[in-house]
Amino acid sequence: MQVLPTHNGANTKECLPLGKLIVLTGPSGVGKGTLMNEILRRYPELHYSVSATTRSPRPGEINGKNYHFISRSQFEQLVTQGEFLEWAEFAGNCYGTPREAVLNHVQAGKLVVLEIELAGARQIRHTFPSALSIFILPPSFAELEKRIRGRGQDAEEAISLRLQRAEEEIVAANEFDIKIINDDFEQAVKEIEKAIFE
Ligand SMILES: Nc1nc2c(ncn2[C@@H]2O[C@H](COP(=O)(O)OP(=O)(O)O)[C@@H](O)[C@H]2O)c(=O)[nH]1
Ligand SMILES: Nc1ncnc2c1ncn2[C@@H]1O[C@H](COP(=O)(O)OP(=O)(O)O)[C@@H](O)[C@H]1O
Repeated sequence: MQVLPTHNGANTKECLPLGKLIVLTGPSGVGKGTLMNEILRRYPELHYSVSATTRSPRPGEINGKNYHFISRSQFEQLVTQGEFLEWAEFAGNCYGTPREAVLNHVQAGKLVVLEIELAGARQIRHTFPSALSIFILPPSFAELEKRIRGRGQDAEEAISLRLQRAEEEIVAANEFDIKIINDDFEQAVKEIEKAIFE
C-alpha cells in the first residue's frame, strides 16, 4: 500500500490500494539500461516509465520508446506546468519522469519501473518513501569506464562528465534499499528479480 501525495506535497488521508514504484539507479555505464531491458523482456507486465529528455537521440534510439526527445524550451514548459514527478540535469541535459503516466499506472496496480540518476532517485525516495530503490554498482571504477567507452555512443566530453558524476553517485549507494553489483550479468538480473518479486 502506498499513499499518493497531492500536488502540494501533503499526503492524501486515504490509503489507496496501489501498485509498486521501483527505482533503478546507479552511475552511467553500469548497465542499468541493459539490465532493465532484460527484466522487461522477462516480465512484460512491468510498466517502464519513458522519460523526457533534452539529450539528442543516439543512433538506434526511438522517440517515445527510449525517451521522449524534446527541446529545452518544451522541457522548461513541462517543469512549469508541474508535469514531472521528478526531474534533474545530468551531464548538460535535462531528464524528467512524466507524472501522470506513472501515477495512473501505479493507481491501476502496476509495478512501475523508473531508471533514473541519483538526484531524481532521491526525490522519488522523498516523495514515495515506500518505493523500492535499487542501486546498481560496477565491479570497479576501471570496469565502469571500460563499459562507457565500450558502448561507443558518447563524445569524449560526455564520457568525462559521466565519469566525474559517477564518482559522486557511487558514494551515495548506501542511501538505497538494495545494492547490486553488476559483474556477472545473469547474477545481477536474478538479484533484481528477487528484489522486485520476493
Ligand atoms: N532524474 C532523472 N534521471 C533520468 C531520467 N531518465 C533517465 N535518467 C538518467 O539520466 C542519466 C543519463 O541518461 P542517458 O543520457 O540515457 O545516458 P546513459 O545512462 O549513459 O545511458 C542516466 O543515469 C539515466 O538513468 C529521468 O526521467 N529523471
Ligand atoms: N554485467 C556486464 N558485464 C559486462 N558488460 C556489461 C554488463 N552489463 C552491461 N554491460 C555493458 O555495459 C555497457 C553500458 O550499459 P548500459 O546498459 O548502456 O548502462 P547504463 O544504462 O547504466 O548507462 C553496454 O555496452 C552493456 O552491454
